[in-house]
Amino acid sequence: MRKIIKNGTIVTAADTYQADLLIEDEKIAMIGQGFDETSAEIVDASGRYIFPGAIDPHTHLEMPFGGTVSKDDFETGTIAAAYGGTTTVIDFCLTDKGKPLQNSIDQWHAKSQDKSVIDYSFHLMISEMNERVLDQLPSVIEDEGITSFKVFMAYKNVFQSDDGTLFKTLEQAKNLGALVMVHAENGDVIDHLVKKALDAGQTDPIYHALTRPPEVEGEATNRAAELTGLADSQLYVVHVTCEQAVSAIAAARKKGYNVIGETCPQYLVLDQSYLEKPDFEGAKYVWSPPLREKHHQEVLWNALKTGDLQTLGSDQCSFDFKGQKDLGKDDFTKIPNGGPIIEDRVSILFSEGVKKGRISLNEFVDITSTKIAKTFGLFPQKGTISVGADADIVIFDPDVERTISVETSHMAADYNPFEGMQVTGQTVSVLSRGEFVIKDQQFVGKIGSGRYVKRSKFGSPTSSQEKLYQK
Ligand SMILES: NC(=O)NCCC(=O)O
Ligand SMILES: [Zn+2]
Ligand SMILES: [Zn+2]
Repeated sequence: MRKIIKNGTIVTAADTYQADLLIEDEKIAMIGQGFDETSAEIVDASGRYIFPGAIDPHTHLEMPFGGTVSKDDFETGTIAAAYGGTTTVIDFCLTDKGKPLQNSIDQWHAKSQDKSVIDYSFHLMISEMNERVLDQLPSVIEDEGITSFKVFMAYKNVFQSDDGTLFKTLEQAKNLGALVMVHAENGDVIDHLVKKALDAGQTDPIYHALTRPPEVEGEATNRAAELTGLADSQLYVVHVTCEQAVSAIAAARKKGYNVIGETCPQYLVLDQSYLEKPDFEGAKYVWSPPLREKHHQEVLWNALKTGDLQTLGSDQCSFDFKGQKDLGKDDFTKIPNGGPIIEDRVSILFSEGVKKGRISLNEFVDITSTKIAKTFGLFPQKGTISVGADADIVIFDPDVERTISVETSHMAADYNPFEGMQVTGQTVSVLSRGEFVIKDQQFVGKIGSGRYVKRSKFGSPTSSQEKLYQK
């Protein structure tokens, strides 16, 4: 059915203006005024902002990790994402050394296709780079539309790759038109510091942070950036947390290297002291890289403002406190790493960023949607409000004051790391390709209605919008 969203203020990465939106056949058909209202559903957005649907470039839904599986799957995770104003997620597909990449991709399709309520895509983990893997990459890119590869520089004996693998991946990505993503921490040094801590009987959650100091993130970020310059390739550094890593990215960008940085809301508003909460509550805040001392937060905010960091991901990887986080009750290395963030990512950036004057409204849209769409080959189908784009729309009330709580969250985990935080602004309604998923703060979507999105190559304009969807 045609829909007309009236009287709202449209906000894109470039402009803020009053206009109505006509939605037809999943797309934004017209932007203007005075549309024929016959047989159209009229949606009044007076006093509200209309944003392009936010895109979360960093999720781990139903991911096996740390001896368990992350709690939110593609159903609960994408419902929560939609409540928070996100209309597309890009999830990390894990791979196994020596096994066909397509097996892993098929596994990820199987767990998402009948569950996701919003559109979704995958990044692919690279754990080895050899002739066998090389032979498979063209089909990963051309057939699956997966144009971003993830290399872990940490999690020794689990996901960690060596520098040779990273460098070869950077070389191949340049040839193939893919973007290399890195989890940048020095896994070997962390492994050594962890062993020393355990030998000294230091088993509490805070030692998770103390054995992964900012220097190991800064060093790995610098190493990855230099290897990118050497390969003349392209790099996206996920979950940047600290001054050392921001400096490495800024220096690389100054040299003209194609290096992009992402941070996450948890690093902008929470700090290392949370890991010292009594009764093992610090485990709720164990993720990698860890929360930092407070002074790093202003560095991250400033980098979002200056453009040394370009995007905000959630790094959603939720675990229950009871039954999952407590696997590490006697040993912090056994606490599953990650937290429930997907629902609050956009609100926190709006409230702490726009409302507190740290970033502009247009920068907020750029950081949560447009820049992500451009970086990951989704633009202009997604990431903006323009004629012909998918009608992925967020209707947002900028004035509502509320308190974040697990009681009102839609994520599956049994706690919310932002519990008690006051925020201003609330997603009211969300449309995915023209259909309401959230209407007046109620879920009205259909389980499995989200579509897998094939993405275009790094740096190339989208040639055909239709091509992006799976047949
Ligand atoms: N970040 C985290 O602790 N868990 C998810 C996996 C990763 O991104 O490293
Ligand atoms: Zn990571
Ligand atoms: Zn992650």
